[in-house]
Amino acid sequence: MPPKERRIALMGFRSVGKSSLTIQFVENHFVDLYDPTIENTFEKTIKLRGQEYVLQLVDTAGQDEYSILPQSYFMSIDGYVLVYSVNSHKSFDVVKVVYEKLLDMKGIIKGVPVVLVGNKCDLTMDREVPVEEGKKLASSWNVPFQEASAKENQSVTDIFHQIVMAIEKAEGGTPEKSGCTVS
Ligand SMILES: Nc1nc2c(ncn2[C@@H]2O[C@H](COP(=O)(O)OP(=O)(O)OP(=O)(O)O)[C@@H](O)[C@H]2O)c(=O)[nH]1
Repeated sequence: MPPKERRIALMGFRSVGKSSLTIQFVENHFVDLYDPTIENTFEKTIKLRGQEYVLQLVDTAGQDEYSILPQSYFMSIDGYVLVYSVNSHKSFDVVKVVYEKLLDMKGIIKGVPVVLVGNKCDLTMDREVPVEEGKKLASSWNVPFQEASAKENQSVTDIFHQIVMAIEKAEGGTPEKSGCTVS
């Protein structure tokens, strides 16, 4: 089977760890310093269930509730990783707004491939968003949910496997189970 190309955007509030998750996944290291992103695209080829995928990962500039999302975030993007950080309730609120905007722009209520990610789960002492809240939100959207830590490389690969599977599912191609921790 020829490789399938998939374009995936990471979106969410500033400083939630979109770049860190992407860099941990693509380059296997953690960047401690904070360097706000304008927009970067990374590429990684993975093999999942016998199929090769060439992933283009669009690491977007952080959004807030007032951001007007550029048209390029809707065109030619196959799936979205929506990220908040568990130590910021504000980022949790922003991810809800971003999701609503995506649905508005995509013009379909169901079937936008999304994975909801609560990053920085290593920051146990600073947690503001309980895991249950994340789970509840994801289940209200009917999408997979994953807490992760780019810093400790926890569940980072799972996130990208889950979004690839969600895209396959939306295209009617694949079984629901991904073998990853999906709530
Ligand atoms: N403790 C902890 N810190 C993290 C984690 N992920 C990212 N950070 C830190 O959080 C800060 C912001 O990370 P970035 O990856 O730049 O965040 P971003 O969402 O890409 O930020 P923007 O480019 O502004 O949208 C950096 O100082 C990272 O080192 C994590 O899992 N745990």
